[in-house]
Amino acid sequence: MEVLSIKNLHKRFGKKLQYAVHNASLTVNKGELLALVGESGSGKTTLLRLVAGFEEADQGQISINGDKVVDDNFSMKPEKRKIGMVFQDYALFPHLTVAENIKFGLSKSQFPNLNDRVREITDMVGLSSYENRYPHHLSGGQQQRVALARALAPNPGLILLDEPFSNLDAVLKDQVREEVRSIIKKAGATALFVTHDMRDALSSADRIAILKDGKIQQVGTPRELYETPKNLYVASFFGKINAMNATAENGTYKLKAGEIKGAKTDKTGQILIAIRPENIEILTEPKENTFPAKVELAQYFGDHQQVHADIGSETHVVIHAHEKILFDKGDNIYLRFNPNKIHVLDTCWYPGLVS
Ligand SMILES: Nc1ncnc2c1ncn2[C@@H]1O[C@H](COP(=O)(O)OP(=O)(O)OP(=O)(O)O)[C@@H](O)[C@H]1O
Repeated sequence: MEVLSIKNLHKRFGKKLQYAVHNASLTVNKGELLALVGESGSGKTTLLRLVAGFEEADQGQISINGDKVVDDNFSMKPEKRKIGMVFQDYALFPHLTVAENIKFGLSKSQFPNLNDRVREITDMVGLSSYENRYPHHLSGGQQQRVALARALAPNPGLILLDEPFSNLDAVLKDQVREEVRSIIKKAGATALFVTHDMRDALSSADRIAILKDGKIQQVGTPRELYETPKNLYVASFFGKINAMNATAENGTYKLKAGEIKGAKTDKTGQILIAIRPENIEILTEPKENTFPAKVELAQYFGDHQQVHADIGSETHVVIHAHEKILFDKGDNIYLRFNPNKIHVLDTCWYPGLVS
């Protein structure tokens, strides 16, 4: 069941020519955690604020639990949208205790016994023994849980989280990501969160929507986006990728530097292909379906060696080698591209292009 439905949403600020959000359509299903990711200025925050009602859309529709909250010439007030909000800086009231912070937005008509509801929710977020503490006596991770508890307490239809992990140090981040995810799941809540860090999205979200220039590029599970990215922007967002122009014909990709045979593809003609560094194997002897190459740079990272290699015809690739042998600049090697791990992309230019 759809909890959030966004259709053809547009937003432009002032007289700017460029849209902050451009024709965005997206659904979030009941119980799902969806992450909005993208580079700085891609429109993530604006999209979240449009859903919250802090910004007004120029065009398009938004529904929450079947209720229209935005339509042409109509915009429901934020406080009427039945949304819980977790802000980047948590926005806890410093002069109120944990229990008082959580009680703040609760109404007696919804919960006749407010203290019971506070206890239920502090229990759920694992803060029952901290009810009488003030926010400045809590760690960053605990403050985050209070903010989440306060947002969840009224049992809202949807939770919005703005950069929920950006105020935490790297060690705490891993733990808090897991906590936030499991609390939201335990509460049976539906959540939309913004992050610029793809690790947050990969580790916490059920699905991810990637934005660029206000447009949603692709929506999918972390695995779908990593393994079958539609374009180079999406592919590059999840780490290094080698992109090359090719011609496809009968399961063979013809590059300037040679041919990759055995691909299960029905593509033909000029295409853009991409392959992740871990899907290229390094051999020391020539074998069938390999490219001769020369090592240009080799960097040791403990669990793998990152090798930059020249395969001729002005084509350079990066490989993550897990072989026991360590390679050195100038070594002659042979590369085998796994034909089934090659992505065929839309031609979308992106500066992260490796070759
Ligand atoms: N209040 C505003 N007035 C004018 N332009 C704005 C306003 N808010 C956002 N923008 C513009 O809209 C575009 C999208 O901004 P937005 O903050 O949504 O991106 P973002 O992906 O959240 O970026 P970041 O990760 O840096 O927060 C940018 O070009 C930004 O300059």
